[in-house]
Amino acid sequence: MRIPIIAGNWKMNLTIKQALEFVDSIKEQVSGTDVEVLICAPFTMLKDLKEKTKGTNIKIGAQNMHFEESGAFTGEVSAPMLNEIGIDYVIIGHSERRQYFAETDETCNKKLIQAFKHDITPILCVGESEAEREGNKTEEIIKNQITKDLASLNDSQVKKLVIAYEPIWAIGTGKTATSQQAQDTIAFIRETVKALYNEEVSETVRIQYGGSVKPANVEEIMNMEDIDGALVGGASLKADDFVKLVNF
Ligand SMILES: O=C[C@H](O)COP(=O)(O)O
Repeated sequence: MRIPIIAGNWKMNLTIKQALEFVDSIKEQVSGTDVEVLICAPFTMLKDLKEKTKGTNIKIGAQNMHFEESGAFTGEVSAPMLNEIGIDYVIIGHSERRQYFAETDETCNKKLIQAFKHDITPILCVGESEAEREGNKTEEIIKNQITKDLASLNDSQVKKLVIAYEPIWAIGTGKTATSQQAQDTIAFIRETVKALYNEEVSETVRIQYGGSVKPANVEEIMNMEDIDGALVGGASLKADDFVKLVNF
């Protein structure tokens, strides 16, 4: 059985003080849930958040990392650095990184390999633009991303992987994919994983939906057969909303 995962992606928001207050205000209220609870925060606050969430069911993730162990990569953070502070998850290939920071399928693939090497669970983001959806290119784009990003990963790695389907046109726009659109594309991702690996792998990998998820639509999305959670931006910054999302 796949355990759903509700993850907040705080993006470039909040100070350490605000982040710690946030955790204080939600930790009791999210403690009774059956879903996995994750907050992906900016690098500066990861260590403090790890300490703050000790003994709770809240896991902490990063939003990016480099694919090399160490070296002359000014401004970057490595997997061993994240591992050293006990980081559980890392988002790889978010569309904002692909769009603004020249992330490619090739770098995503290297990052996935590196994350697994250091026992950090990657959340791989894939998704199509509005023009691609309108041009009926969604499945072609997604299949291409999944095939390239997962290259050389083995069955047991892909079983541990989390994939987030995030249609770019639904991110931060208030335009949510309908639950049926999200279900259809996520079922297609599962089919793609099955074709690349096998049924056991495709039935084990967790696939989230992301894009304008909020308390008002989370239950409908989570009730879809193939959807195993949500990757939430805006609504994850409001403590009350995050609590509602986790307890949908
Ligand atoms: O990683 C989260 C996604 O980019 C969704 O962001 P959003 O919930 O603000 O639309």
